Amino acid sequence: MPVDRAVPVAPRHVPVLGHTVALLRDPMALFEALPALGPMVRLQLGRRPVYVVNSPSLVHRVLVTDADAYRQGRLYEKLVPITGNGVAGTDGPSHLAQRRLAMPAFHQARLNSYVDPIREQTLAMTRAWKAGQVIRVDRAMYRLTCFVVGSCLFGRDLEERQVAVIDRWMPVVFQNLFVRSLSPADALDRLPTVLHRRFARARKHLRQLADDLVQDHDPACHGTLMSLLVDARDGETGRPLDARQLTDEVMTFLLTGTEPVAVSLTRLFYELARNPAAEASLHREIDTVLAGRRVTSADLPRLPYTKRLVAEVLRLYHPIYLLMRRTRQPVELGGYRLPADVDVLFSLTTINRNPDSFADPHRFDPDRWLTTPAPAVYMPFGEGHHKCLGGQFAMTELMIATATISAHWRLRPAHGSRTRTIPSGELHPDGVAMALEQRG
Ligand code: HEM
Repeated sequence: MPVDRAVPVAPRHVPVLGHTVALLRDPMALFEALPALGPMVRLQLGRRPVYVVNSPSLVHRVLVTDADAYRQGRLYEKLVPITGNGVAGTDGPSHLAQRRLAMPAFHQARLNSYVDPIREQTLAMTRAWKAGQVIRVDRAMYRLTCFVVGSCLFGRDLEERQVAVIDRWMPVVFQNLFVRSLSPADALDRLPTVLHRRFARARKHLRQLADDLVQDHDPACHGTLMSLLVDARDGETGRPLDARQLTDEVMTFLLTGTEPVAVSLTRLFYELARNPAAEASLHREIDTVLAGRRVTSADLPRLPYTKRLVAEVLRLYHPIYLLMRRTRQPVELGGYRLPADVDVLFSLTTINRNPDSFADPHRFDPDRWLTTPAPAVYMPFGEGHHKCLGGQFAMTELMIATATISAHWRLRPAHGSRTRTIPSGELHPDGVAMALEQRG
């Protein structure tokens, strides 16, 4: 008798492929239907069971209380061709050492020093804008986050051609990641499909770029994430990180530092256009606090509405909608016994839309954060050993970019434009065409 016999199985599975078809067709519809079936639901990817955790307290157990019983799961295995042994995909003592190495780049004093470059990169983007022009906001925000990572974390201005490589190939990685993590068999990754051939090309171009960034690092530049990595020495042998490890780490930060912020900024401006009251509150705050001058790090605590707005975007449209772990050993979770070596999956997007945690959860309401103290269930940057290293950096970037853009611009959906959310490793708004209106 299988040990997981009692975990309810989600509907919409078909012979042989299980839930793969439903997941690839409309993942959000499937995930959003699962909490009604119970705190734990089983999906079948071919012959492989995957346990979806729907309750915030059980996610907390997986990530924090019982974290040692889990390791990174299939999602991260599928990232290995891109990020290799980088910090996001490792476990145990080496993972801890990799985190410690990068942490100084995200201390408060460093975060404050990132405010000016974030603002200046945002101004460089908006300087080229013209009233009435229609732009692809998703692509513009993607490029912005590339330039920000370049100047803040790598201490250099990325070249246009380098940003073009990230912009062209990173979305291919995320799309593939989604398909590969949910495919019924690993062997399918080796089929010569168009998707897989593009993944191989994305890998080649992106790793080459990360490698070039390491090679071109200016040794006179200190205090950046890049210099922390390049200057690191092993405590016992005195050896630096080898070239491959450096590329793995730089690749990891290129991947984690761009896409989720770009997706969140895109959502934020899309939601502002649909919520005039929220937009008016934001403009009022920015006009009062900044009164026409440029935003600085000292302004961050004076922009509480901007912060609530960002928090609400990350709640309702969390960019990373599926995360995974794998059991190291048999575990008990939510009253069920799971065997060793099975994948456990959870979606922060559906967790954040749980009506037990958030009243009227589908309503976009930044002011819910006025009366609702952030409950323990709200974990936009994860929890435990693998908690986001760049969480505060992301908050700073989202707030500074929002304030800088909104001080002078309002974005409106372009006439006849059709935005869709595409199945990708992230909840990915695609084709967001918006018209630029100058304010004031
Ligand atoms: C809105 C933006 C962001 C969101 C919502 C976000 C969210 C997350 C989450 C939920 C995790 C945990 C994944 C897990 O437990 O499996 C994570 C990990 C990570 N994030 Fe972020 N992140 C964001 C931006 C950033 C930025 C800007 C950086 C770097 C500059 C970054 C670097 C990382 C790294 C390196 C990890 C892996 C940490 C580890 O495994 O020890 N993230 N992020």
